Amino acid sequence: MTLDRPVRIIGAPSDYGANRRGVDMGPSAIRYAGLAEELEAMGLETTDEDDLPIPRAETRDPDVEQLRSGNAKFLRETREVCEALEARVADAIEAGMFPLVLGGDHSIAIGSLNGAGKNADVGAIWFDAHGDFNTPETSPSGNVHGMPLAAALGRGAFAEEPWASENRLREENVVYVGLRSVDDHERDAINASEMTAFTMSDIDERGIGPVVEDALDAATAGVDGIHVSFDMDWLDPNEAPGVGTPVRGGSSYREAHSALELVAERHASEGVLRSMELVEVNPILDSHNQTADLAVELAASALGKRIL
Ligand SMILES: NC(=[NH2+])NCCC[C@H](N)C(=O)O
Ligand SMILES: [Mn+2]
Ligand SMILES: [Mn+2]
Repeated sequence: MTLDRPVRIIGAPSDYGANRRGVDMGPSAIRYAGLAEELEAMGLETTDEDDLPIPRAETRDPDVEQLRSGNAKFLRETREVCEALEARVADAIEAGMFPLVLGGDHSIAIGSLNGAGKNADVGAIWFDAHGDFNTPETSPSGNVHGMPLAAALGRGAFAEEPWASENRLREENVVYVGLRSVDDHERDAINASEMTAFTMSDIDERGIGPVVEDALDAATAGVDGIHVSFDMDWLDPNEAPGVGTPVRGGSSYREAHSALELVAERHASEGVLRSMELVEVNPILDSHNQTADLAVELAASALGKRIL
């Protein structure tokens, strides 16, 4: 049941897209929590590349770049990071490996999605408290980690090259699971889009199993594979305190394992997984590396670890 290909860990310690420092230490914290050791213990061949080289934010000018009418901080830097990440993800897939990307804030998903969707039609499952579907025109914060899905789908100011580059991410195969914090403009944009959105209320009513099965059906229909984007703030802050934008009422520890076990099972039967990322771990805000430990456990479940 474990994943059918070697794993390549790719660290993307960017915090250009977040309001708070600290997520740049996410890859270190997740490695320290024993990610590679855990995957190897599962029998997975695992390589761990050097992190992407990312200059510290203090050495750069946030330069609220006026892209059309909007605002977004560190856009130029974010674009550089995401172009480099796109190449790494695409290379890993081409080499027959499974890219497991460690953030960093969620803006790095632009690179992951562009890489995963480079030569294939792809869907995505977005486990997140947030919609991350703002554009520079609608963002209340100017933080690009609230915009990666809009960027990868070429919305608003991101219609300009090379944000969505040539990715073949299909909007109708993008699926949210567990949304609970959405800005007003974002709500309108999500409702008007072709994406599918399951909120925490859907999980309350139906249970995690049926929701994730439906999400997998919608994400995988007619595509070559899917990218799983996992924002640690999807979990309740009691479980995952080490995140920059915590929101009450998130998924439980068991729901998170269960969701990712279902992803692994679908992969075992249909070979759907193409790439995954774990983002928004902020060790400064964490308690004894609890959130990074949890990220390791959840990666293992997604890649096929079982209790028995
Ligand atoms: N990846 C995240 N943690 N995103 C939080 C986004 C928060 C808010 N919606 C914003 O756009 O600023
Ligand atoms: Mn997010
Ligand atoms: Mn989030």
